[in-house]
Amino acid sequence: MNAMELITRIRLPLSRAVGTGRARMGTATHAASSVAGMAIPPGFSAKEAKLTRLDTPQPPWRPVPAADPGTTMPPGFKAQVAQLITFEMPERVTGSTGDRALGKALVNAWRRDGIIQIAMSAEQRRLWEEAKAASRRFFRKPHAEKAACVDSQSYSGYIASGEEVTDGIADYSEIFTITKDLDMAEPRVRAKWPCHGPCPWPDVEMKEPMTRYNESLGTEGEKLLQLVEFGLEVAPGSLTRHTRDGWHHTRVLRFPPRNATNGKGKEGRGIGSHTDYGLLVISAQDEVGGLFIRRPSQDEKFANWERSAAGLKEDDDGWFYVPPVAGTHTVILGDMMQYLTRNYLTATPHKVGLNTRERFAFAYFHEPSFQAVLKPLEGGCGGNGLGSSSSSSSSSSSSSSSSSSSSSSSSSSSSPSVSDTEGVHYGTHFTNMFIRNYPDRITTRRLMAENRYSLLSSPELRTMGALPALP
Ligand SMILES: O=C(O)CCC(=O)C(=O)O
Ligand SMILES: [Fe+2]
Repeated sequence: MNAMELITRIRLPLSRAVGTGRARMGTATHAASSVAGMAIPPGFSAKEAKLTRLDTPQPPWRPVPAADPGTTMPPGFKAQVAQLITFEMPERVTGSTGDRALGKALVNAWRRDGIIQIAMSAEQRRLWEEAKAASRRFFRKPHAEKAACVDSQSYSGYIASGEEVTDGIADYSEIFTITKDLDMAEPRVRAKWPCHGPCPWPDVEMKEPMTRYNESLGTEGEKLLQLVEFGLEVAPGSLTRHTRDGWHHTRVLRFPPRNATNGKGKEGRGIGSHTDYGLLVISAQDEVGGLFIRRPSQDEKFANWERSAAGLKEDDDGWFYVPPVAGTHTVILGDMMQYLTRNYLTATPHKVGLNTRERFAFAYFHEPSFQAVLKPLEGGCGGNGLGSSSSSSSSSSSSSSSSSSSSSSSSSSSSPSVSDTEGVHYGTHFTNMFIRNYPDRITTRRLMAENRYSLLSSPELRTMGALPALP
């Protein structure tokens, strides 16, 4: 290796760490200068940037007094403010030295902070702006028009403020959910598979920008999983083999200002504390602010696929506010990433507070196939293993599905198990979560009335790529 190659190798990961998120009103900090093609935050030389940004564990948090006028933190919340590194994603993941270093840096950042920030590409910035405009247009429609966007087979469509329930309490978020858009002739829809059906789009002005943005995030999700495989030192494909025809879905969100709610929920609470279900959640938020997360902690072990993590620690200390940084996505981890990695990477508990202004956000969930049955990864991290499946992931109790679906009426004696010695069935976990969050929705009522839930234990619903045999 010559000197130039050596320098390039050392520097490569650096090119992916740009700027820092600051907790100032809606300011983007992308005033990074460029050294030999690398974006370096102002005030850092290449060397300093490497040492400071990636190699030296630095607390990325800054404590602020509750009423710091400089932050966008919603009133009434006590939290420290996150200042996150912004990673820059490669156009393609090839397995280069830089990709491997980036994968390690991402995994380390998640293990330390529970959340990472990645720079949007110019194209993604455009797609997010379009999606945001479509979202504003949709949520401004009269209630009756929005409420008509419901489907009885899929959970896609409109969720009014106060309709979603987290830990038994109404959320104030107003949502348009987008799950895999399958028409009525599709075999899985004809076979009445739980949660499978069309997306009740209000119009093409909503459908097209949302679909374009989702597709772009799908590509981003796959790249991130490939990088995580390098970071964990597991075989390429260990994660991405589960996402063929992944059950990716999206929540387009609007939060009312805290003084203009319908009184169905808890004052100031947008969404209660929870973890999300799958592998990755890639999110964008406008400049208003409202997201809080908890960092991974030895003392806090959640295993949401076995016992609901909803509402946990909601009013405790130890939350971190994630201020909006324009031009970035944040990425947190879901339950299935935790299960697959035996708690080496843990699902990130988060919640949303209402601010003084309405807030728009977009959460894209990069998921395994609905039919995937997941098993913890073997090996990893240079042969040291990923950790123990201690508290939760190894306990293959058959009581799990009834506890996951807690408040719902799903737990009959014939309930399909979400986890057993075979692993965790993602489709059952997803269905349990949606039944629990939307106990009164037409989709839940139909699922129960038609006994669709019991299909979740059938072999075809637990075999990736299998299609139903139709008459
Ligand atoms: O509003 C946000 O930033 C996050 C929303 C969220 O947690 C969710 O939709 O599950
Ligand atoms: Fe969430």
